Amino acid sequence: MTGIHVTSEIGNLRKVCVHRPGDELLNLPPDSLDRLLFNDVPFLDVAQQEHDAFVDMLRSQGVEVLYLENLVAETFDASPKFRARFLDQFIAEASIKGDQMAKEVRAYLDSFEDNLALVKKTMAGITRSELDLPRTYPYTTLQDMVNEHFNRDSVLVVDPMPNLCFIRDPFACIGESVTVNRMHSPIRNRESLYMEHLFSCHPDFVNTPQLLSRTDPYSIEGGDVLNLTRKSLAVGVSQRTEPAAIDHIARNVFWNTEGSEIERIFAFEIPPYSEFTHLDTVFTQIDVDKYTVHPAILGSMRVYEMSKGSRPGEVRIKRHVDALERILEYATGVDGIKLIPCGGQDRLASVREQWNDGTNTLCIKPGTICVYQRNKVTNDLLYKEGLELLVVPSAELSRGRGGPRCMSAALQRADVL
Ligand SMILES: NC(=[NH2+])NCCC[C@H](N)C(=O)O
Repeated sequence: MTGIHVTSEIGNLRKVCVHRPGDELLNLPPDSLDRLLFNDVPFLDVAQQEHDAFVDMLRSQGVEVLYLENLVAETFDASPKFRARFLDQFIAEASIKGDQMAKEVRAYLDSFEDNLALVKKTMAGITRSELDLPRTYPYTTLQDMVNEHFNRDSVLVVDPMPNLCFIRDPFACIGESVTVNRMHSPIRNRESLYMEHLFSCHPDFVNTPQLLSRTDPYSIEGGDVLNLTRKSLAVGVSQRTEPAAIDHIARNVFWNTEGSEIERIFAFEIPPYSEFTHLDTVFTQIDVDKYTVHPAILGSMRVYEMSKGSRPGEVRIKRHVDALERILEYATGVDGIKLIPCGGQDRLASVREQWNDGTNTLCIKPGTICVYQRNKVTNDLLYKEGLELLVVPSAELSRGRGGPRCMSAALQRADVL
């Protein structure tokens, strides 16, 4: 089955898209980690083994797993035009300093015969030593001249995309539609180029309705989008997602998308600090009536309920201030919602395991969730609450500050509520 179908966070997971971490994790200068939004320099071999274990676990649960890099390479194999168009845009957005340098990078990428290797190269970043630079140029720009004389030690010519394995963020699936996201920071925004490309030319995705595209002028990231039920959607108003992006989605969902079942969108305000990057670092759903939660968010929250207005194009907005469980009960129609705090009552365990994405779980089916092995206190609690745990290794994967949910983009799930 092709296409997108996601109306919940918990219905039997049928199809996901992932990205296996690649050489981008070798192109991480420690002094650029802040800029690259990555927190450490993982050991690539082990990160790959762990990622393979994650994929094996998904497959053992009957989930079809697609690799982003393969999908993009398939489009290049199908048409040299698609390859050329992607590379044009890739170069335009790669922040390469100097026209001549951009031409060198383009020539280098054009020289790849194998399309999969090419796609992986665009993700990995390019260092100066990979390019066969002539000794002197007929310089046409000052920038190229400065590159030659002063930038010899600036190793990266094109930045890597180390966060691409957190594939949840560059796009989001909502019902049968998607958002292809303008991401908050320019450093991550290049990631959604791949999705823009797939949704414009891969035969399995080309007909998907888009609620928002990366040319829209406000940022949003998929970690902020949670499909609560067929009729209710939750979106975080966060460091990464601007309220105007949610206005845009609401207008499209309520007025311009045929067959959309969503009647209410709940915009959850979360603090704009890096500790709360996305809604899915704050809570994730693990069963019909259970959620894991970052304890720092307990207490009352401000949530805006958006619904279709009566005049054409109008969206109605109502504000709620209440405890998270009450709001979730109201939004999903499920009573007796239970929140399971990351790390339980132990404050130190809680901050430690929150740092390692103890709240960012991936639900495979109601009550069965994938968790990182290292979050032992939280996992123990979840086990005692009756959850079935699919535990995956996480020594290296966790170093970029993303968990099982953000490492997967659910493309198809069974309906639940
Ligand atoms: N959906 C998520 N929780 N994504 C986490 C992404 C972490 C990544 N290092 C970033 O800052 O963007």
